[in-house]
Amino acid sequence: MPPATEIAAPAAQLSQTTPVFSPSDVTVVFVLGGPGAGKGTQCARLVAEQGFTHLSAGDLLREEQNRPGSQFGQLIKDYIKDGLIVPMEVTIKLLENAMTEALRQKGTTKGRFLIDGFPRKMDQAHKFEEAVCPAKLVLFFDCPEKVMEERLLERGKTSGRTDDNAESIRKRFRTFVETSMPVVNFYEGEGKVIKVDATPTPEDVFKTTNKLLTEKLAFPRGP
Ligand SMILES: Nc1ncnc2c1ncn2[C@@H]1O[C@H](COP(=O)(O)OP(=O)(O)O)[C@@H](O)[C@H]1O
Ligand SMILES: O=c1ccn([C@@H]2O[C@H](COP(=O)(O)OP(=O)(O)O)[C@@H](O)[C@H]2O)c(=O)[nH]1
Repeated sequence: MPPATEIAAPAAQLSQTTPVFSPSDVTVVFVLGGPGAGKGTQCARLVAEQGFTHLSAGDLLREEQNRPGSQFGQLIKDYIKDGLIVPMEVTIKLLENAMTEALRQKGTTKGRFLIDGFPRKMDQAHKFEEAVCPAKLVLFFDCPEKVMEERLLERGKTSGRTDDNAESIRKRFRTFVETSMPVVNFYEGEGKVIKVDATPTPEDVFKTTNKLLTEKLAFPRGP
């Protein structure tokens, strides 16, 4: 079981990067959906098509878990295996650092980001918007659990992920329904959600996503 105590100090040991961007210079699109809905697959396509920078919160956590000397390695490992949400201070700092680094590498202060698999809990959503920047839109990939389960078990044959097994998948589904769907519903209420049926082929899901996202970015309140 993960430790019961939450992290008090805001990820003090994470390498600090001074933000180089102001909230008004960046466009952030959150990408949500259950485990295995196809978020990562679609983000990769959107990067190629629309020039977004793709940041997966799960990938950043796994990187931090494997970083030699990380204070959070074991904690992240335990949370991920149990399908629980890592305390937000860690994830938000990792995302902010990664955004800063991506802009620095491109030599610019303006950019468009797909933040994949985040926020998964209401407190993360509020904190990110307050500390980093507001989200412009939320892409929500809607997929039945049966389909996601099949995809994850298939992915588990080669992913090497400790959470792509039947027991962790069950826990992740539970966390998604109880903790992450309220985030989708909150943004739905704000009129920011683009809901896409994630069950067709990756190509067809992409066509729909690309079209809706392009329209919404041009006309946020609808054409
Ligand atoms: N539309 C789709 N149809 C069938 N398989 C898919 C589809 N989208 C993704 N997959 C596969 O399902 C698995 C989960 O997709 P992934 O993009 O990793 O999901 P997520 O990032 O939401 O966990 C991967 O093995 C991927 O190749
Ligand atoms: O903001 C986040 C994103 C991910 N995770 C953890 O990372 C795991 C894997 O998330 P990822 O998005 O990589 O994969 P998915 O579950 O969507 O396939 C989750 O179950 C959580 O334990 C987290 O704690 N906070």
